[in-house]
Amino acid sequence: MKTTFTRRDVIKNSAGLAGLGFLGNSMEHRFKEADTQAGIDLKGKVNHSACRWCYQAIPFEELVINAKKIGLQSIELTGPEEWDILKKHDMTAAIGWGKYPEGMGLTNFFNKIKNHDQLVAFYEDLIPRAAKVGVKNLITFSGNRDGMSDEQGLLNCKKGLQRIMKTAERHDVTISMELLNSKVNHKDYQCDHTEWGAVLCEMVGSDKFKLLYDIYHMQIMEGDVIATIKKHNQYISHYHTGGVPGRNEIDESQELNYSAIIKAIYDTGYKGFIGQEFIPARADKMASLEQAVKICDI
Ligand SMILES: O=C(O)C(=O)CO
Repeated sequence: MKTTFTRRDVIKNSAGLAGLGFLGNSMEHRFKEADTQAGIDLKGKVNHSACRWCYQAIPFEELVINAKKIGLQSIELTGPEEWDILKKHDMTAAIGWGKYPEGMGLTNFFNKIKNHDQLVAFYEDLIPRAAKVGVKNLITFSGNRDGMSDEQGLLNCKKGLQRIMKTAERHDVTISMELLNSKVNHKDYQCDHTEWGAVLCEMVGSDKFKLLYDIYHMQIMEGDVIATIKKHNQYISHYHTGGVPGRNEIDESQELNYSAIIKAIYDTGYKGFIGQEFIPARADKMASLEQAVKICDI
């Protein structure tokens, strides 16, 4: 994507709106800001995003500004307060979240019936807030098995998720369950295989329920990344990256060929974002992020 654009480009593209007197002072100010961005030359096919939690030492607004300069359009796994800051910089959150009900999170979520009332209330509140600022995707989790069979997990998740699907559909917001590895990072997590997630998508039966395919996590659990993406892409709404092993930079120091994987993803017709979720091991974290963006910019 061309990340530097001139004031003339902007004015040309906004000519109709300008004619309607739509261009207020704050817009004018933002266009000036855009003129002064450094930017890197990207190809325009891939929508680039990064996860906030991998850059926690960097103050949020500073991260947003610097990420925009290297071609990102989104800082994700962010919530409503951060969405306002993103909007101020004409950025978005490719996938959002919020403050989960007490005691809930990745290990304890939709596969437990006792959580459903609180989770339904949580998403009923968050979905319209996301829609209002143009955040089109919200993350969700299965929770850990805790002795539960995979069949029972499917039934329980289906029951809870179906309660929020009408709201998701009405607001055009996708709810995406993340596939995570249960071998290294998230022992006992239930949504740890693509097939299980695909069956859940069929059971929920709404095109607003999909999977977040985390390439790092699924390489650990299943391998066969490109074939799996080709087979199941209709159920996938978002992708995360990370070097295997170690979850660090996605460069030649690890085993996956990210350029080939991203090409395969976009060959499926995918129009969404690639969310960088590696933990930078090198001191210059933004240089690592810029390198990852270039690797994925097919
Ligand atoms: O916590 C993790 O490991 C995740 O991938 C969250 O997105």
